[in-house]
Order: sequence, then C-alpha cells, then structure tokens
Amino acid sequence: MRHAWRVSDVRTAEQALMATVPPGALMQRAAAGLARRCAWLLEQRYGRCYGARVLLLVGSGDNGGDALYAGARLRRRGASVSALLLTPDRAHRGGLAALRAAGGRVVTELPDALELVLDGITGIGATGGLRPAAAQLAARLPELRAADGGAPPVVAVDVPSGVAVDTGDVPGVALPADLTVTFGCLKPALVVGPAAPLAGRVELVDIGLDPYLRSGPAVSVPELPDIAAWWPRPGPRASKYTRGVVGVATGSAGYPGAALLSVAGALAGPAGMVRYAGSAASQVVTAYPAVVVAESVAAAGRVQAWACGSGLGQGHAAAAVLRSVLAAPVPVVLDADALNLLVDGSFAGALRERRAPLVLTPHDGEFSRLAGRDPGPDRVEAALQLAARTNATVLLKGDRTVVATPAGAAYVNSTGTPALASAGTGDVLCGLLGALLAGGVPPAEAAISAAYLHGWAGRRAERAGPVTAMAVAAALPTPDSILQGTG
Ligand SMILES: NC(=O)C1=CN([C@@H]2O[C@H](COP(=O)(O)OP(=O)(O)OC[C@H]3O[C@@H](n4cnc5c(N)ncnc54)[C@H](OP(=O)(O)O)[C@@H]3O)[C@@H](O)[C@H]2O)[C@@H](O)CC1
Ligand SMILES: Nc1ncnc2c1ncn2[C@@H]1O[C@H](COP(=O)(O)OP(=O)(O)O)[C@@H](O)[C@H]1O
Repeated sequence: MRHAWRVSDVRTAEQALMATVPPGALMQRAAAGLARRCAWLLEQRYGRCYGARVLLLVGSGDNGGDALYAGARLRRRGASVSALLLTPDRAHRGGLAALRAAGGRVVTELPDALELVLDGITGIGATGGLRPAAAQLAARLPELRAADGGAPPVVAVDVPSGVAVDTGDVPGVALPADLTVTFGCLKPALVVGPAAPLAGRVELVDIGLDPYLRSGPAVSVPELPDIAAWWPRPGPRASKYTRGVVGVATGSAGYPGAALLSVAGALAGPAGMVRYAGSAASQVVTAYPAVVVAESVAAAGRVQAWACGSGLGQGHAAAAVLRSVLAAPVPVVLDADALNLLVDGSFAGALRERRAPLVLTPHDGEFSRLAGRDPGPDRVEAALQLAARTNATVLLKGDRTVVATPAGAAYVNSTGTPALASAGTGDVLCGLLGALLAGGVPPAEAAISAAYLHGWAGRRAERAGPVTAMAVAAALPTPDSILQGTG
C-alpha cells in the first residue's frame, strides 16, 4: 500500500529531517533523483541524454531550485539545458548559479524545438491555478516539437504545477505531465481527484523523509498485493455456505437489467452462493442457473451480506425491500435507489439500530442528495465527512474512487478508466462488493477491493471493445488471475 501526505505534514517532516543534515542536502538529493530519472527518460525516448535539448520552467520557489540543480546535473551529462525564469529576480540563486557554472543558459523565449521540459513552476507551495504568465506558457507547450517530430515529454518536479496539492482539485490552469518525480512521499494530488491523471507516471525519490512522517497519511492507495491478501480463498474443507452467501436485492419491473448486472457482479466475487430476491427472479435464473432465486427478501433464506438498491425503484415496494435488508444482522451495501430512499430520513431509526457494517456507494448525484452538498473540490474529506455522519463506509464513485471509513481512514482506487462511465457499471460494482462482504472481508477492504477489480475490468473491457456493463462484469478478474497474467 502506498500513502500520500498533506503539505503541512510534509513540511513538518522536512523540517525535522533538515535539522539532521547539512544545509541544502535535501534539495541535492531531490535534484539528483530528478536528474537521474530525466536522463533515463531521455535515453528511453531518444536513445541518448547527450545533446538532448532540455528546457527548465522555473518558478520563484524551491521547486524551481530543484529544477535548476537537476538542469545543472543534466548539463554535466551532456544535455543542452536552458532555463526560462518566470520571475527572474526571484529565481533560486544557488540553483541558477549551479546551472550557469555547468554551462546552462537562461532564455526569455520558448525554443522552437526541444526534447524535454521540466516543470519547476510550483511544487507544494502552490496556491490556486497557474498565474497568467505561467498559464500562457503552459498553453504554448503543445506547439513544441522534439527531434523525432513528437511532443517533448513534460516532467513535473514534485507535483504538476497548478494543482491543489492537498485535495487533488484543479482550480484553474494546470500543466499536465508525462512523468512526475516526487520527493520524500506521495501527495494527495498525485493519487486523487482531477489532478491525479495530470501527473502521468509517478516516481518517488527517497530523500530520507519516511521516519519523520509521523502523522497518519491523508489517503492510502492499496495495490494488487493488498487486494490479493484480503481476497478470501476456499480451503479444502470449504462448502458453498462456509464461503459465504450473498443476497442481492436489486432490480424491479421497470429495471430488470439492474438485477442481472448486480448478480453478474456478485457471481464474480468470492462468495460460495448468490441468492437473488426480487421481481426479476425468473430473468435472473434463466441467465444464471447457479443463482438461487426468491420473490422477496423474507423468502430468500440465510445470507451473510446483502447488496441492495440498483434499479430497485423508489416506491413503497422498494422501501419495504430496503427495510427488510436493513433489519438483517449482516453487512449490507446500499447503492442507487436504496441511497435515494435514505434521503428523507425515514430510515434513520433503522440505520441507528443496525450493528452490522453498512457500506454506501454513491456517485456524485447520490452523494449530493445524501450529504446535502456536492462532494466539492476535496473528495477525500467529503467522503470522510459522510462516513462519520452515517457511521458507514462510503465509496464515492468517479475517476479515482474514494473509500472512507467512519474511523477516519481514507483510500483511493488506482485502477479504472473514464470508459466505465457507462450505464449499469455501478450495479456490477454493487454486486461484487456484496459478495466480498459475504466472504467475510471487512467493509473498507471489501469496498476498495471491489473498486480495484472493477476498475481493472473496465480497462480490460476497454482493450477488447466497447465498454458495456455486461462487458465489465465478464472482464472481472480475481486478484490471483491478475497475478498469473490471465486476468
Ligand atoms: N522543503 C524541503 O525540504 C524540500 C523541498 N523541496 C522542493 O521545494 C518545493 C516547495 O518549495 P516552496 O515552498 O518554495 O514552494 P514552491 O512550490 O516552489 O512554490 C512557491 C512559489 O511559487 C509561487 N506560486 C505560488 N502559487 C503559484 C501559482 N499558482 N502560479 C505561479 N506561481 C505560484 C509563489 O509565489 P508568491 O506567492 O510568493 O508570489 C512562491 O514563490 C517542493 O515542492 C519541492 O520541489 C525539495 O527540494 C526537497 C526538499
Ligand atoms: N469519469 C470516470 N472515470 C472513471 N470511472 C468512472 C467515471 N465515471 C464513472 N466511473 C465509474 O463507473 C461506475 C458508474 O457507476 P454508477 O454511476 O453507479 O452507474 P450506474 O448507476 O449506471 O450503474 C463507477 O464505478 C464509477 O467509479
């Protein structure tokens, strides 16, 4: 699992570390790591670092200093390095002197051709989107061409300039990067929100910060080994019942497809049996003979978790289904219509009486109705607040889905694709998450595992053709199939 820290925690840790090393040592560590990765990128892309034309975009803070020192190192490796200073009188003095001493130049115009851009405009000291001079510069970068005729790659120093580092929001113009070389630890903007895709590939340079990061991370990013460790596997004495039975209470006469999609998601999980309860029983059993169907939750038999809500409708019948599901002393995941039914407060009592885990999976619209406000620019904080208020684990859908727990932990999913924005994919997610809960996976781990595998399936489906919800369900892997290269 990787972790991202807020700027204030990074600064505190950096100050504590700085007290133990000679002045400037951290910047040298950062610049050395940055230069090494830039040289590697140049070698990969053009076969050589020597002679490559490198442009440094240099802001007025230490982020610009990192770029200048890295430029000096690249110059010593034979690159032709020029620096465009956004505020020449405030450029980092030591960095500028080092660049000049190494043979680098200061320029006042964008060159016509170059092989690499280093974005050292702003780092963790940024406020707001790029200011006009920087924004104009950023707008002209796509005009640039490298020797091979392609666009020169952009390497962001620490974070792409223009992003809100603590939240992952993009408040104005930001400079997208192909690679971000970040120092000491990840920052939230590299993993969450609309900023995250602007970072491109992210590489971490160790500057010795780890022992000084004493606060909890702002957000954690589970990876495949985590998902694999949480995934239940049947032992030799397993039966379908010991593996867990998931109940699926979804779909309605108006939306029978939601039932099929959530059942398809549930079947891809680790549970030993899927029971379906609802008006789409005959369609479900025709499509999936292994599913045990019933007309109602009461008639469904015992389950170890319920997945409820997708396509349920919002009338009296839907409310009765939700009431039965919430009364069950097992983990429950609520999606779509079940979330909308919670909005008027009529289920507040039923929710208060519950002791078993509850997971809510809103998209932004459902979140707004439930929370009474949009998720806003800080999606992690928004999900945490709703989790605390509802005492439920909240999975806030979107690009880089966020999972927040009532205890204050937050996770962000690193898989997925915007192609998942396709009707019914959320129903698939709900069923899969229910099956993980039924398999005994704790709610936060179940939610982030479901998001991870669902996002993986979205990417896999996208490679094969149009991304429909059924295609996503069919592409759902297990962590083991991914590890074996078959998922
Ligand atoms: N501390 C350490 O140990 C280490 C730190 N390291 C490095 O230091 C970086 C942090 O440096 P930092 O604190 O100097 O801030 P930084 O990101 O350069 O930006 C501040 C400057 O930018 C300006 N500015 C602000 N917003 C702007 C905008 N929207 N658009 C345009 N300009 C804007 C702002 O101007 P002002 O508001 O003052 O006019 C101010 O002058 C960090 O990310 C890492 O790279 C590494 O070397 C490792 C060791
Ligand atoms: N722009 C996007 N980028 C990545 N994933 C997205 C995007 N938009 C939606 N998704 C994902 O697609 C799924 C859509 O779920 P949902 O909105 O509930 O759809 P439906 O209700 O039609 O099933 C979620 O898993 C969500 O995270």
